[in-house]
Amino acid sequence: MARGDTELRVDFVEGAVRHRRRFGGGRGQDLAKAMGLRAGKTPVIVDATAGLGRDSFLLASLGAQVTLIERSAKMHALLRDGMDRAAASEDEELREIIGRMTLLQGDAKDLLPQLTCEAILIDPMHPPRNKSALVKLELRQVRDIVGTDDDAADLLNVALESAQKRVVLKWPAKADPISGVRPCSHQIMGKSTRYDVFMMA
Ligand SMILES: C[S@@+](CC[C@H](N)C(=O)[O-])C[C@H]1O[C@@H](n2cnc3c(N)ncnc32)[C@H](O)[C@@H]1O
Repeated sequence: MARGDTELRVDFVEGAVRHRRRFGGGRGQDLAKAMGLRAGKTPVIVDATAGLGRDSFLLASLGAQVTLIERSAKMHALLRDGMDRAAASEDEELREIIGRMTLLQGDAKDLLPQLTCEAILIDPMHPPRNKSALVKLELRQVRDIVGTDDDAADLLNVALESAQKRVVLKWPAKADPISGVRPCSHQIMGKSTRYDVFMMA
């Protein structure tokens, strides 16, 4: 994703995303399970915090139709560029995956009520950690562009009104729940990341 030392770029053709697509573990991986993908079931998804598009790409590579929403104009432009290059690739499978992804620019709090979907993914910028030196360059670059997402609780509450089946919050494994939001239905716990799953009644 990062080219050279400093330039942030979205690349669905090579690097980490390609590796995860090939060796990531299919529908058995935590993100896919949290979003409700299983044998014979592929939900229609909105990724309300698109960022570098990695999670969306993974879900689309597993067959899901994904609408990506990104409010930062700069991140949106990086994503558009990465998606356009992948759509022009000679790799037919890659073109099919990109064909399942629809990118929108705007604040998901405004756009979600206008969309129909079964599952919504929310992955806000995480609270700063003490070990800031260990934060990956790429994450620091994204943070420099978008800052912190202080309205994550509002976004979650809008999502809970908008999804038909579930909302999933991707969050650091050891972080406190976001206050002002109802308790989740269950959690899928990974080493550094957890998924808080909110099922609709
Ligand atoms: C941690 S990044 C997401 C990373 C992403 N899951 C990935 O796989 O690359 C968070 C992104 O969500 C965006 N964002 C946060 N709140 C948003 C909102 N209310 N509407 C749209 N985008 C939002 C930020 O601008 C940022 O680019």
